[in-house]
Amino acid sequence: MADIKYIWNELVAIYRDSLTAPSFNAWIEQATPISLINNDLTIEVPSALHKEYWEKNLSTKIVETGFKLTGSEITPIFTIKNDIIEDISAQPKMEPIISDITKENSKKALLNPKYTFDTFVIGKGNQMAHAAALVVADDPGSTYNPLFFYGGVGLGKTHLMHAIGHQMLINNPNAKVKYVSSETFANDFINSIQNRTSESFRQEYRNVDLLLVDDIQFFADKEGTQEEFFHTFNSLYNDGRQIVLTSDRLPNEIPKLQERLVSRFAWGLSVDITPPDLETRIAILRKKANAEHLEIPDDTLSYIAGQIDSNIRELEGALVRVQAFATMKNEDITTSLAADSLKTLRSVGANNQLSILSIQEKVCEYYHIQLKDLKGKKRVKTIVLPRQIAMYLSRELTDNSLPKIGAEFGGKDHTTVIHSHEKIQQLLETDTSIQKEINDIKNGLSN
Ligand SMILES: Nc1ncnc2c1ncn2[C@@H]1O[C@H](COP(=O)(O)OP(=O)(O)OP(=O)(O)O)[C@@H](O)[C@H]1O
Repeated sequence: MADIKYIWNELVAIYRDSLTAPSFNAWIEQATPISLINNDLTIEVPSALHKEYWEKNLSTKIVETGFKLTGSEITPIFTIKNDIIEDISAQPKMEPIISDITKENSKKALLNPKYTFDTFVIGKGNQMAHAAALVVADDPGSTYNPLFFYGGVGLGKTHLMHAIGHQMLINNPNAKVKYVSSETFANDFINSIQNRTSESFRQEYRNVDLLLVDDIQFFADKEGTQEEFFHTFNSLYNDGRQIVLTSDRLPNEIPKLQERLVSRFAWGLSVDITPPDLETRIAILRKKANAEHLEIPDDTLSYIAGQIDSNIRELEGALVRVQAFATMKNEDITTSLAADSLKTLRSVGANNQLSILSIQEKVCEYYHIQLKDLKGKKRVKTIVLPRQIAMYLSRELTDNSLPKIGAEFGGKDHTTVIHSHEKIQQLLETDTSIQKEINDIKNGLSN
C-alpha cells in the first residue's frame, strides 16, 4: 500500500528542484495532500486559480512520479479549501539569486527593490492575487491579460505589481518593463503634446514587454489620457505584451471611465485583495522585523497586529513607531512598551479632531467630484450619494451639531443631515460596495 506521506515528500523534493522559489511558495507550499484512496490522490488547494494551475502545469509530474514510486497509475484530484491557511510563518525563506543585469534593469524600470515575491507574505486575502501575479510573471502576455488588482488602501497591490516586474526580469533580464502611476502616464502624455514629442511617447509606452500602471482610478476625469491609454492598451495587447493595472475599485465602478476601457479590462482577470486576517498580519510583522534584525517577542507582534487591522502600510508604520519609541527610551521592545508607544499615537489622533472640511475634501477626492458641487444643490446621483456620505461621516466622526453640519454643506437644513445620515445607515446594512467605499474613505482620513 503506497504511503501518501512518502509520495508527497518525493513530489515536493522534485518540485523544489524544478520550480523557482516564488513558484514553489505559491503552488506547492499552499497545497496539502488529503488522502490516497484507490490510487486517487486528493490534494487541497486554496482557490480555483490554484486548481487550474495545478491541473494544467503540475499534475503530469504527479502521475509520472506516482507511477515510478508505486507501479500504479495515480490520479490527482484537486479540491478547493475554505478554511484559513495554517502556519503562514512557515513559508520557506529561499532567496532568489539575482544577476547584476536584472538588478540594473529593475532600477531602470523604477521598481522598488523591496517589493518582490520573496518579501510578500501570502495570506487569505491575497493568495489568489499572488498566484495570478506569479502566473503572469512566468508566462506574460498569454494567460491573464490584462491582470487587474483592486482593493483598499495599503493592501499590497503596488507590491505585487512590482514583484511581477522583478520576477519577469529574473526570468528574462532583457525584458522591457515599465512601471508608472496613472498620474505619471497622464503627465507624460500631456507633456508629449506640449513638447510635440508624441512619437517618442508612443515609442516609450508601446515598446515594452510589461506595462504596469498603478491606481488607474485617477484616469476618471481625464478624457484625453483615457483616449491615449486606449490606444496604448490595444497596441500592447495585440502584440501579446503583458499589461497589469491596479485600482481601488473594479473598472465598472470607476466614475467616468470609458465603456470601451471597462470592457477591455474585463478581457483578462480581475482579482481583489482584501484586508489580511490576524495570522497574516502577524506573519507580515515578523517578516519585517526579521528583515530589520529586530528582536521582538511573539506576543508583542501579536499585540501590534491586533491594533491595526485594515491597512498594511499602517501596520508597518506602527512597527516603525514602536521601534523608534524603544530607541528613544533605550529599552527593549516589549508588549507594554508597544502599548505605550501606540497609546501616545492614539491620544495625538484624538486631539486632532477631524474637520468637516477634511471629510468633504476626502469624499470629493474619492468620488472625483468638486467641492462646490458637494456643497451645492445639484440633484444628480453621482453628487447626491457622495454628499449624503460626507454628511453621514461628519455626523459620525466629528462632534459638530446637526445645524453646524448643515451650514457647512452650503446652508442646508439640519433635517437634510438627519435624512442623509439615516439613508446611509440603511444602505450600510445591506450594500457591500457602500460599506467598502465608506471604509476606504475612513482609512484615507486616518492616514
Ligand atoms: N502581503 C504582504 N506582505 C508583505 N508586505 C506587504 C504585503 N501587503 C502589503 N505589504 C506592504 O504594505 C505596504 C503597502 O502596500 P502597497 O503600497 O503595495 O499597497 P497598495 O494596495 O498599492 O496601496 P495604495 O492603494 O495606497 O496604492 C508596502 O510597504 C508593502 O510592502
